[in-house]
Amino acid sequence: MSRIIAQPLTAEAFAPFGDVLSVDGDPDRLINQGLCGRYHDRARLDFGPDGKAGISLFKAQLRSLPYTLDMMERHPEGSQAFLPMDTHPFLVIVAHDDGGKPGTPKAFLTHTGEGVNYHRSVWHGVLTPLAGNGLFAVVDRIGETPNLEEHWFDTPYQVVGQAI
Ligand SMILES: NC(=O)N[C@@H](O)C(=O)O
Ligand code: NI
Repeated sequence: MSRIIAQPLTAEAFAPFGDVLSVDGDPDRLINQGLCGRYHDRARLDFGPDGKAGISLFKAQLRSLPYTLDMMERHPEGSQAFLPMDTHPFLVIVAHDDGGKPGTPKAFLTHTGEGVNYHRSVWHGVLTPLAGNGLFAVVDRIGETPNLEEHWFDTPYQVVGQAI
């Protein structure tokens, strides 16, 4: 199995694939009499002409590293954001498109309290919590179509947390 080493998530490294939701740095504005920092409009949401925005809750089973990546998926009609409802990091796996299938996957570990927003049609692994309660708010497209394309690898990848 080919091995992928998960790297700490950064907005720069993730930019080709989506947005990182983080309270790193100063807020864009202070609100509520200065008692709350607003990190304003930090994700490019996209639900297409026929969809609408939805908020769902996902309760996912915890996984562990090393993690066997045998499938990636994408949503051709909209973006998908995962916002953890606890403070534990989770595993984020993305890939560029390579002729209609995922290229070599890249794996990231989020920092405490970070979320991600996958842009439309970006290949990603399914929600993969590694600790905590596995509870996430998910903002994505609600519509009549499946909006889901899956690719199963002939040979799975092994995602590890560090060089071993
Ligand atoms: N299919 C679904 O709702 N979840 C996946 O899209 C996922 O990214 O976890
Ligand atoms: Ni998805």
